[in-house]
Amino acid sequence: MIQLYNVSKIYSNGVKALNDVTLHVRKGEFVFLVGPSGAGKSSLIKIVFREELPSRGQALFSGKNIARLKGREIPHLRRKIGMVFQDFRLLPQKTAYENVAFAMQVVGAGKRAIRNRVPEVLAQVGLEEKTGMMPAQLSGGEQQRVCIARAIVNNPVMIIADEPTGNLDPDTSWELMNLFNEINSKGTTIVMATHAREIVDTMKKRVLSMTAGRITRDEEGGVYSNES
Ligand SMILES: Nc1ncnc2c1ncn2[C@@H]1O[C@H](COP(=O)(O)OP(=O)(O)OP(=O)(O)O)[C@@H](O)[C@H]1O
Repeated sequence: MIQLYNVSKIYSNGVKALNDVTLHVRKGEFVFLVGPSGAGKSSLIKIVFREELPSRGQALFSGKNIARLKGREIPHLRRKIGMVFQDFRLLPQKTAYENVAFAMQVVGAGKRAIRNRVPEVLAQVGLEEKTGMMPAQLSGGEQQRVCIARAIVNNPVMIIADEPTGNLDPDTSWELMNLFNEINSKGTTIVMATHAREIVDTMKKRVLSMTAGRITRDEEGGVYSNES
């Protein structure tokens, strides 16, 4: 699904955020991306979502070279990937329902499809009672559930989450991880950058560890860190 070959990313200020990264993520996997701040996790995610281009090497998504996608193919790529961020990024003037519906409107879905699908995904994330609430009226965990609903509403093949539990307490974080696990068990590939050591150590998923722009460890059933 994701294939990176010798990818380096050097920003215009000369910072080398990725250094010769080669990596494959297969369909259906659940992968944690760990490493200290500045290791290059977000840069890697941005290359897959085509927010940044590699300076060297090749990045493929479903066999297609991401850097070579034509203008109209970029929205197609982004539709196949649902993004979830640490800081939620909900539209503050729209309700939970409208935030999720908006993600369908921008890809041209019809009114009837939206009316059918939005309540379904909001129920899937456990928010059927809160569909009319504004983001400011929701707890952090509930806001992140809206974000997950928004990320899955167009049936993406992959979810990329960049520190999705970074602003949440441990109990709420675990509730969300259970939700991600459920989504993954239905076949959606998940790549998650995180600093949540306990979650990574408990879930026993594949762990990719980055240090200074390189993949320094790639372990099935891995832990956050081998140092105690
Ligand atoms: N747009 C940019 N321009 C210049 N340098 C950048 C840019 N984005 C990131 N960097 C630098 O690239 C390096 C890697 O940053 P990146 O955000 O990918 O790390 P990260 O592992 O995601 O960190 P964190 O865990 O703090 O989110 C850092 O040194 C950062 O300062």
